[in-house]
Amino acid sequence: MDIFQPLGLQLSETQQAKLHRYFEVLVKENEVMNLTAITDLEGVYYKHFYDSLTLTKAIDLSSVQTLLDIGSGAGFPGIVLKIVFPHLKLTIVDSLNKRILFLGRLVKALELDGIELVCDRAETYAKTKRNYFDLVTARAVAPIDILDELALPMVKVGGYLIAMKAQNFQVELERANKGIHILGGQVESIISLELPNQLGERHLLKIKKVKENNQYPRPYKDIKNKPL
Ligand SMILES: C[S@@+](CC[C@H](N)C(=O)[O-])C[C@H]1O[C@@H](n2cnc3c(N)ncnc32)[C@H](O)[C@@H]1O
Repeated sequence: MDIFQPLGLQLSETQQAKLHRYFEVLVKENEVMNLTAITDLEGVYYKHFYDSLTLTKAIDLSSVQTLLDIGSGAGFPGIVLKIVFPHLKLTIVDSLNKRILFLGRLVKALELDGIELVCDRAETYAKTKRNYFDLVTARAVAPIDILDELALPMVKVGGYLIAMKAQNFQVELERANKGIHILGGQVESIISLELPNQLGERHLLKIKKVKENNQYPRPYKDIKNKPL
């Protein structure tokens, strides 16, 4: 399948086979646990796989070594990026144990290596991985004024947080501007694109970490009730 050509990506046969196996495992396990509302082939390929790979429009992943995907759920975007860029040292942190257990089975079925799966809340995990990752990603995890405090403390100076957003992100971003600054981040660019087949607009918020601030993150109730 060359549906990823608009992204400038040409997948090997092995990578294509892994994506198809991913689709099969996802749909099968979704019968007994809640992983995704999207289960048709086209939907999974465009709304999950293609959408995950739009990240390549925001950053050259060959220059990234350590990637953290926060709240990956059924593996988006982290596992898809790992299939296409196998050199990545991928860490996934998700607070829901059954999702992490699913990801363990998926990683085995796809024969992927170099992946660490962590069941924890990002704001707790951050205390052990300050200023550590080249890139932190998150799709559909939290509004930007909350996500910034979960994610930026774990980005190393010179690295990036890329938040994957659909429409109406502007209001969220306005609310988050001050916090991003406090956390040592700087919005470098916003990459906007359309999914094929008019499946909707996407915006990649690319935030660079320019300085450390090791006072954060706070406990979740403070992050949520009093965003920076
Ligand atoms: C709506 S799902 C999105 C999953 C996936 N990123 C996607 O786009 O399909 C949100 C996920 O984030 C996880 N999550 C929410 N808050 C979190 C936190 N503070 N730390 C770690 N995981 C979190 C949830 O357990 C859930 O799996």
